[in-house]
Amino acid sequence: MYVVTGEEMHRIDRYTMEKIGLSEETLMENAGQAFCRQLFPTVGLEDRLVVLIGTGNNGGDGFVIGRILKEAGFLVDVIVIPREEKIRGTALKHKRIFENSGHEWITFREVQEHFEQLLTKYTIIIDAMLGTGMVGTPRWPYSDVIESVNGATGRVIAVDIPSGVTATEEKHEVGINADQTYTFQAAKISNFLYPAAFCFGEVHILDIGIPRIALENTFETRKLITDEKVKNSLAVRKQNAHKGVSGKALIIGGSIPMTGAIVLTTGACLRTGAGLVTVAVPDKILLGIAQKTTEAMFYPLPQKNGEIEIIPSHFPQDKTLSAYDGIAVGPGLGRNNKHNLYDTFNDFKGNLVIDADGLYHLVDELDKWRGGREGGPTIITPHLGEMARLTGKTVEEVELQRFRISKQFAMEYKVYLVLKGPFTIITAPDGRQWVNQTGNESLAKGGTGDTLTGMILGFLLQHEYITDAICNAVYIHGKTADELVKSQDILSVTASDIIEVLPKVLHSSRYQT
Ligand SMILES: NC(=O)C1=CN([C@@H]2O[C@H](COP(=O)(O)OP(=O)(O)OC[C@H]3O[C@@H](n4cnc5c(N)ncnc54)[C@H](OP(=O)(O)O)[C@@H]3O)[C@@H](O)[C@H]2O)[C@H](O)CC1
Ligand SMILES: [K+]
Repeated sequence: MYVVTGEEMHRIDRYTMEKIGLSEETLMENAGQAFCRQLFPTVGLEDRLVVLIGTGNNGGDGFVIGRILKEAGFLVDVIVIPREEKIRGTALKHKRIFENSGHEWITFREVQEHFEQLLTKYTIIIDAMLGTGMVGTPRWPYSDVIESVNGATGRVIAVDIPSGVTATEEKHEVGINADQTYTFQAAKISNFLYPAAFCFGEVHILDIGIPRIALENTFETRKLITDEKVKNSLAVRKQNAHKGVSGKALIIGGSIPMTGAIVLTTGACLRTGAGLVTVAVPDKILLGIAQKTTEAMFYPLPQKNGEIEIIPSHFPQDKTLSAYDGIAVGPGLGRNNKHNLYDTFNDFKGNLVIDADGLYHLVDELDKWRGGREGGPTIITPHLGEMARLTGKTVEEVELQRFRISKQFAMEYKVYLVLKGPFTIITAPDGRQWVNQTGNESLAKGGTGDTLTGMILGFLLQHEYITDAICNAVYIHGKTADELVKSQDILSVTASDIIEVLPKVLHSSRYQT
């Protein structure tokens, strides 16, 4: 499942038409047919339907949908919003097919005076006004129509994308608030960006017959993480494995005011397969943490200001960091002391995960990180606020352009970047991106990020491919929250609950049918 911008979708369409030879008329017919196949099981003969039609190909889809619904015997009105003569190209062809089939439509002008009143009679409103070709903000009369539809009581289904929302990372002012969006062939990027995401409602991605090669050949990959992908890529353990080959993790962090973070990271890391976990914390808090993490081993480190004084590159027993396969640094680390993360970890050959206060320290030495570290891969896991600090942008700017900003940063600093939030985005250093759809607002709580860090580290130790490990961790983490809210109030979920339910969710994800 791909995620595209409007411009990319047009490139894909062009490839399909010019290189493959499928015509736009066929694609439009397929789009209308696919839309109606999705709609039919949810609609009854008692429903009153209306299709609102615009000038472009989105409107063309509307004529196909109107025709199929009328042919099927449904009570459906078709209202053309712009002046009739503006309809052109393939949309005009399908308008003629609609008319030649003996069906009638009315103009918005005819009903403009009592439009809001008219809308009250429809139980289903199909929005085929503006699609991926809309530029800027909707002009009149669309602006008024959108407002009226948003005030109506009927179920609103958007064709491809809610009118008024662009398939870009631009801010939009006004858009249809759809109950459902039936989108064609690939998810549209704004579906994963707030506030636009609010407009989409429940989204169904419908196949309209565009061959896979057209998608693969025409844009840089941006994909959805699917149940299928996770199920097929979860790591398996060899029958003859032992703890020494199941991954040795080192987790560095913890401070007097924040003892819980590292406990959560450790718990999650153990629950996602780490063979041996060592926890490096300030000596003063070691005992308290040890009581909560039975299976871990410990390195007490000298403390200053209640935090680790300085992260050493030589650890007392194992001599060097190279005794570990993966390291996570940052949970509860604190910000009072200065740490040279780049110098400490540059040569480390395993996976290095930097989170939370680790990211705080990273900002001060970003110049050194440009181009990546020499020893091995680095994974960073910022939330919006941390990403804003890393890039010198505002939270609003990052939120609006989460894909573009992630990609720029990941490519420049050669890191795997996990931009957390609703629809977490994972970006590889080569710019490929994955979007996660699991999880819910119960995760908006302290400690859930620490849990994710532990899961990412745990999976990294098991997986051959870094992106699989990260995508699976993000997906399963979200899924735990989805599982928890089935029996627990959305306000009550805690990070500890996530660790508790994690084994069950991991098991069901592996064996889901
Ligand atoms: N994905 C596929 O393979 C297919 C998608 N289809 C559908 O086609 C649309 C995209 O079609 P397109 O014609 O490119 O775009 P629109 O339907 O959005 O219409 C663009 C026209 O709308 C007018 N416009 C542009 N901006 C505004 C604005 N701000 N306010 C008002 N009007 C605006 C403009 O027309 P004018 O006559 O006013 O100049 C644009 O030309 C896609 O979303 C799918 O639904 C196809 O069915 C084929 C397969
Ligand atoms: K639309």
